[in-house]
Amino acid sequence: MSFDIDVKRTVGGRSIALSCSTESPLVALVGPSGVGKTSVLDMVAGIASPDRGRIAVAGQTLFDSDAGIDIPAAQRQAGYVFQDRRLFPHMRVRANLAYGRRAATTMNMDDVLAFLGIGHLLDRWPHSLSGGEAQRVAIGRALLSGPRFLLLDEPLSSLDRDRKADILDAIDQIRGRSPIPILYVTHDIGEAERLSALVVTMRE
Ligand SMILES: Nc1ncnc2c1ncn2[C@@H]1O[C@H](COP(=O)(O)OP(=O)(O)OP(=O)(O)O)[C@@H](O)[C@H]1O
Repeated sequence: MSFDIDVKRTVGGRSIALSCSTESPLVALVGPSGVGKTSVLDMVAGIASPDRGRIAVAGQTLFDSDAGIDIPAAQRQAGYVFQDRRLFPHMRVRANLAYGRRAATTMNMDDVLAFLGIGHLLDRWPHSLSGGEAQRVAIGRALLSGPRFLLLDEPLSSLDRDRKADILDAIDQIRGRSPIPILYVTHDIGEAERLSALVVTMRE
């Protein structure tokens, strides 16, 4: 099972729930704004706790309220690419990529630089990057951290059509090189279809 998730959480008076058990290595989470997609990624990453439920990824239980299991975020080894990218502004791209890097990853630095096309950006500061460049650096940093799974929160938001195509190609490349499960939040069902993802719809 790549993702086995059954969680409930109330945030700001709103009830967020998701139930999804699948073998699919790529799951696209879709649904209206505010339904709780980012909250689900936060729960899988371990930076928010469900009120109750169970989360297992790639066969490992990360959270189980009945069994009293709640693996700390740092031990879950999520490669999380946030909606707002969140590069460290005081570090050049090289240092951003090196942050949290683990030696034993399926992809080394040269691999990641080449297939994401970011080698020429190493000495740049985050504020000087375009949206698409910053997004590719954020994805590269997540990959180099040796993740057991990837959480991508609307990685194509605010990019133009060409840059969107670049990032979709990059995600295809990741899937070809590394078998880790990917949970991908999007508003655009067309993106999910382009990636042949299993689509899971969250409803209010
Ligand atoms: N810290 C918080 N305090 C109060 N309410 C919050 C907080 N964080 C999120 N919420 C609320 O929880 C709900 C789910 O938010 P979330 O960001 O998970 O939704 P989303 O589906 O990812 O939305 P979008 O598609 O707009 O990014 C929203 O109603 C939001 O206002």
